[in-house]
Amino acid sequence: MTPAARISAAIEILDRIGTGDPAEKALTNWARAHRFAGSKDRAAIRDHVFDALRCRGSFAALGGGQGGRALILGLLRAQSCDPATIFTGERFAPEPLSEEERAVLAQPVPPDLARRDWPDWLIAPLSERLGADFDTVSEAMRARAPVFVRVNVARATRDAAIAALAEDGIDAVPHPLSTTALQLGDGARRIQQSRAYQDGCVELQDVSSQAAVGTIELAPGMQVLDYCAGGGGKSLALAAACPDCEIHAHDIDPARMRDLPLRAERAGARIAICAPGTPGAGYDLVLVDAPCSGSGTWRRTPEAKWRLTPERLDDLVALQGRILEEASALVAQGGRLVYMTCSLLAVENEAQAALFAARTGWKLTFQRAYSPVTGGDGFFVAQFERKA
Ligand SMILES: C[S@@+](CC[C@H](N)C(=O)[O-])C[C@H]1O[C@@H](n2cnc3c(N)ncnc32)[C@H](O)[C@@H]1O
Repeated sequence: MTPAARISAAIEILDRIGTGDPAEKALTNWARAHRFAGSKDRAAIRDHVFDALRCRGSFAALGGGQGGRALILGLLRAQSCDPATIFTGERFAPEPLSEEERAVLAQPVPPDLARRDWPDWLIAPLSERLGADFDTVSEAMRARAPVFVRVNVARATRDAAIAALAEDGIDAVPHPLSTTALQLGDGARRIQQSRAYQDGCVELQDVSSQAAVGTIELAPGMQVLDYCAGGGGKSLALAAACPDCEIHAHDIDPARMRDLPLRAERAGARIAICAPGTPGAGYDLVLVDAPCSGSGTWRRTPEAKWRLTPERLDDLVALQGRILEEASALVAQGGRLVYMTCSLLAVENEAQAALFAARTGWKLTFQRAYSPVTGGDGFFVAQFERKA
């Protein structure tokens, strides 16, 4: 496909998303209906679509509207690419620019572009929480997220993993935020086909998430419950950090843990899967990786940014409080409770942790927040012990 044909495809897909289709579904449906498109075409189209969703507010301002065509005009303008060279109307290229579009493109660049890429109602809470980092984080959240893997230290050293990835043409360098993290460069898109991945030497996991797991002290023999295990990213990281801990994974929705046995086998990890609603009790450590806004990961899932509403956020905050209480009842005397989110919002993080400590017999002993300023996603970890 020509660059212009890929742009036409991205416009069509963005229009589908604009009518309410989830991005992944719109991309898959487009690929099914256009089997001639190769993997490089699909990857390029996907990048255009996700770039446009990530910067929907600023591209709409630059391109003059929320439709696929306007968003792509905004994208091209942001990249200093003359849209007239793409919008030619030639075979498979988008129709030539209208007078109206030309007039929009001739206007001066609107101010505060990065701010427009947050939902309006979140600008105040985010700028309050992030303070001096707000502008840096806002800018970082408009770009594609870096790809990180966690070296499965139970299987390989960091140097051995770097060498194994290099054999498959994937560049990887250590990241200072976590001793287990590698940031991938060229070849990152092939990670799941690489031998290092298939042999369980590396797992995809954001560096902030790895760093947060790294703050948890573990000891052989400990009984650990990952209460909201989902796909099992934290269970796997805990098992790699302490192979002699007993890791139990639980989720209210067992379908979310479907791939965990396979992932655990690949990693050589022992993880016991609990049936929903029967997580057991008396654990030395219970981890709550809570359902949240996901605002720290919006670079990866940009459409979620525009779907979050104040009401949905309130519901999530209430749910997090309830889950913390449920999970705290499963901790043995003298044990610890750990709370995590991939959120940038105080209401889900510091405020949630403080509220939980204030209304229960638990003491907040540690908390740390991460943001793209340190390279990874927005993330938060808090640890609690029972008050004496
Ligand atoms: C942020 S995701 C977990 C991600 C996962 N820990 C990982 O590392 O891949 C939150 C999970 O909490 C689960 N969940 C929601 N409500 C729950 C509840 N009341 N009890 C247990 N799990 C719950 C969801 O099904 C979802 O899988």
